[in-house]
Amino acid sequence: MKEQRVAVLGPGSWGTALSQVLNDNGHKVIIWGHTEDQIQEINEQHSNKRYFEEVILDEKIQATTDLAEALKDTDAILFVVPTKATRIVAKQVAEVLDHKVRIMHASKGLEQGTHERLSTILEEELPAELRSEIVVVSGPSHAEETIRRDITLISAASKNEADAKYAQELFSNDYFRLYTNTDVVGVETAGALKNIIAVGAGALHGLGFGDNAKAAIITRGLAEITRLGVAMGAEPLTYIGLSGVGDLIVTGTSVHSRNWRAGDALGRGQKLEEIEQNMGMIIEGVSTTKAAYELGLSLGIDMPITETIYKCLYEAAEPREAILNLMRRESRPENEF
Ligand SMILES: NC(=O)C1=CN([C@@H]2O[C@H](COP(=O)(O)OP(=O)(O)OC[C@H]3O[C@@H](n4cnc5c(N)ncnc54)[C@H](OP(=O)(O)O)[C@@H]3O)[C@@H](O)[C@H]2O)C=CC1
Ligand SMILES: O=C(CO)COP(=O)(O)O
Repeated sequence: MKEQRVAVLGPGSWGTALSQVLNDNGHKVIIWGHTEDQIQEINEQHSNKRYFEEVILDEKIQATTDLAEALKDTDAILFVVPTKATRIVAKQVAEVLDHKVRIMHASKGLEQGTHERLSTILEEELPAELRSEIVVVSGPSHAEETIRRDITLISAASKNEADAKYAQELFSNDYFRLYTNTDVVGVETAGALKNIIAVGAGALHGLGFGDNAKAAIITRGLAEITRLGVAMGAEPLTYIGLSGVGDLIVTGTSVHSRNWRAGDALGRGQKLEEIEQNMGMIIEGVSTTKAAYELGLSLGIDMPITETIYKCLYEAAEPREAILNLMRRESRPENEF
C-alpha cells in the first residue's frame, strides 16, 4: 500500500497507540486534539506523558489543534474520541471536510439518549458523498500493550468489504493483525457492551470473589450481551470472535482496563463520582451500562447483570447485596436465549 495520510482525531491513549501503529507502517499521521499543551508536547517532546510516562514517539508523528489542517489532503480519518464526543467532533469534521475520505472509528460505546451505535452517528453527520462506508476497528487491545508493540489482533468491520480491507492493510504489520468482518452491528455492539461486563468483573474482584466468579460473569455476561446484540441485528457468531469473547477476556481480567479498575473500586466501596475523578480517562462502561439497560427494557431483553451494575452505578445499590440478589434469581436452563 502506498503511503496514506491519516488524521487521527483524539490524542488519548488509544489514539496515540494507533498513531504509532500507522507511523510504523510508513503512513503520515497527524493527530488532532483540543488541548493545546498536549498537542504542543506531542510536537515538541514527542511524548504524551498523561498516558504513557516512558514512551517517546517518532518525530514524524505530528499533532495539531486545527481541524482543517489535520484534514487537509487526508486519505483517511480515524475517530477515536470518547463516545460522548463522537457526534460533536463529526459535526466539526462535516463543516471543514472538502474532499472524499475513508472513515474509520475505534471507539466503544452507545450514545446516551438515542442509544445509537457510533457508525450510525458518523453516517448521520458526515455527508455520504464525502466518505466511504464506515469501518469499525475493534477488538482486544489495551493501548498500554499496543504502544509497546505487543502482539494485538482485532477486527475491521464495514458494510463494504473493500473498505474493511483498506483498514486491514493500513494497520496490519508484524505485531498488529486485523481480520475483516461485514457484521458491523456485531463488532460494534460487542466492543461497546463488553465494557459493562468488565465493570462487573472488576466489582467482583473488589468484593474479594475469586476465579470461579470471574469465569461466571464473563460467560453469563457474554450470553447476556449476545442476547441484546442479536436483538439489535448482530450475528451471534461475532460474539465469540475477537470483538466479543476476545475483548471480554482482555477487559474482564486485566488491571489495564479502566472499566475493570472502575468496577474494582466500586466493589471496594468507592462512589462513582470519585472513581471517575481518579481515573482521569474515559470509563465507557459507565454510560454504556445506562444505554444498554434502557435498550434491554425497550427491546424486552433479560439483562440481569447489566441491571445489577446499573443499580450499583446509578441507584446507589450496595454491590455485595446486589450480587447476592443475582445469585438468588429463579433457577433456569443455561441455554435459554
Ligand atoms: N485505551 C484503550 O486501550 C482503548 C480504548 N478504546 C476506545 O477508544 C476511545 C477513546 O479512548 P481513550 O483513547 O482510551 O480515551 P482517553 O480518555 O485516553 O482520551 C480521550 C481523548 O479524547 C479527547 N477528547 C474528549 N472530548 C473531546 C472533544 N469533544 N473534542 C476533541 N477531543 C476530545 C480527550 O481530550 P481531553 O481529555 O484533553 O479533553 C482525550 O485526549 C474510547 O471509546 C475507548 O473505549 C478502544 C480500544 C482500546
Ligand atoms: O477496550 C479496551 C481493550 O480492548 C480498553 O478497555 P478499557 O477502556 O476498559 O481500558
